Amino acid sequence: MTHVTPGIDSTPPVGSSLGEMDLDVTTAAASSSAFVATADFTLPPVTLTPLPHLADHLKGLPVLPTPIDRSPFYHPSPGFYIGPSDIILRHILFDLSSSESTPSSRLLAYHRAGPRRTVRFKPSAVRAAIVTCGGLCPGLNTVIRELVVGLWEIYGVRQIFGVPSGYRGFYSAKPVPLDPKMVDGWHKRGGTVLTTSRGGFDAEKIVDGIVKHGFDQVYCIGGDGTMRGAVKIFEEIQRSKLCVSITGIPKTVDNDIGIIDRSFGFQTAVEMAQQAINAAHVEAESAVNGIGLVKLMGRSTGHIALHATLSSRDVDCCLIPENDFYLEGKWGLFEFLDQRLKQNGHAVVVVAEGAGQDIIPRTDAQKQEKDESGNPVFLDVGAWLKTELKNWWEREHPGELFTVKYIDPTYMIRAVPANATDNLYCTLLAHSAIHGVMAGYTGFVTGPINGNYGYIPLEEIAVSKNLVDTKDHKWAWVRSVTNQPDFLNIYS
Ligand SMILES: Nc1ncnc2c1ncn2[C@@H]1O[C@H](COP(=O)(O)OP(=O)(O)OP(=O)(O)O)[C@@H](O)[C@H]1O
Ligand SMILES: O=P(O)(O)OC[C@H]1O[C@](O)(CO)[C@@H](O)[C@@H]1O
Ligand SMILES: [Mg+2]
Repeated sequence: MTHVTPGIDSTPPVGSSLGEMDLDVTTAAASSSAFVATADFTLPPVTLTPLPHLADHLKGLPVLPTPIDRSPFYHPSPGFYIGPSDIILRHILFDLSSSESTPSSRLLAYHRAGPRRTVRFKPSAVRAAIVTCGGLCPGLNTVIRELVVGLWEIYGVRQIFGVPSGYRGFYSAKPVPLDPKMVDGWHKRGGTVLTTSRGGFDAEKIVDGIVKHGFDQVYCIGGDGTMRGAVKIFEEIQRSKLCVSITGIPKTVDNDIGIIDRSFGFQTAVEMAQQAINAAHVEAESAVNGIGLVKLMGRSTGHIALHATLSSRDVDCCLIPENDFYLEGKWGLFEFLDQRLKQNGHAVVVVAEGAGQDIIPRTDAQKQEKDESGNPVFLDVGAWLKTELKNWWEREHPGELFTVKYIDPTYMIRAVPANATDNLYCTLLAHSAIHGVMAGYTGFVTGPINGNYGYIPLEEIAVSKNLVDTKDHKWAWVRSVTNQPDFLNIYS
């Protein structure tokens, strides 16, 4: 353990493993705080999460000055380089009056992302591989572009390859050489020019492919499954003591990866969803007893549905996988929509694709269905809901006019180029990943934590989940905007 005081550089000797550190942080309570008006309080010590480094299993790795210092165009200002004592706290909100929410033992921290003074790769010898896996997400091509341009321009790397068809491409496809000219306009294109796939994961074959092609830097862009795969590749690389640094760049339109603030492409998807909600609203408003029903992506999380609902304000009810709902009875969906139709003449329902899966009748075969990566295959909750709504209306209001317009913009919200905010985010992610890899870190993921970019061990990301917390303020906000039932089923 190394004890350092924040602000004082206590850089461990170069080449040593950058392991766990203790940082003691004591601070005074803000005088504006009503609860602790004048009292001092002490925050617990900080534990810095260790980050794997190539030097952990490869002795004698060279320590080279960063090529950034030799750039004729850019002269780093003091404080530009990030040192091993630069950290980001995982949690930043505490209730000092509650022993439960005030961390009693230690505060968790991560290394900050960014350029280091020294690198562990000779740029002219680097052979970098970039792969995209899993479903599409706005910004994939931007990340690829910025990895290529960043490696080329910032560090002078010249051998950069795209691996086609996802993980299987490492052992079944020919890598494609990439350069800045080739990728120049890619950030304006949806999808992934490299192509992607699900399934086909075989750690041994993939590592053999990495060795065969002489790759020493591997950039894996993908979602939770991709990160779990990257952990296995990382373990295999470590077992074989290869000089290969592997990093993950979390991609998921569902925003279901934990620890990081959000994943790239998510904001673009939320923005695209507005068009579908607007159309559903217009259709519903223009009908007699009209219901506009929109199904949005979200396999196990309702983040897109939730954010699209909050941004739109035209939504009467938002259904997400994290919050079970029911149709009939007191405070059920039908009763609620009946009231809304009486009040407003129309209603808009947004449903995440993973919502209600437990109440849709299905055969045993359907229960077993999985995609190539092992993800469960869902039934179409939107189509089912549309039928159920029609049956309910015919039962309860026979002969009265009623319309359900079902809009399923599934692939339209993810098969688009990233918006400006996501493009900027993708650029920062790509550059952060490059800086970490060039510095010799491996088995890590880069992402924003409380607004600043950090490096998180792949193992941690792979098991992390980001579900909508139906007990927090954001979900309470949805309920205050829509006034929808909580579906707790405690009223009968
Ligand atoms: N537990 C796992 N171990 C090893 N490889 C995995 C694992 N889970 C998934 N993979 C592999 O990772 C790749 C991508 O996985 P998946 O299709 O689940 O997409 P994802 O990365 O989760 O992205 P998204 O779900 O956002 O589209 C596939 O090649 C899959 O075989
Ligand atoms: O049809 P595909 O390409 O398998 O992807 C569908 C899934 O991918 C995601 O977009 C991301 O995981 C999910 O929301 C959706 O269930
Ligand atoms: Mg996934």
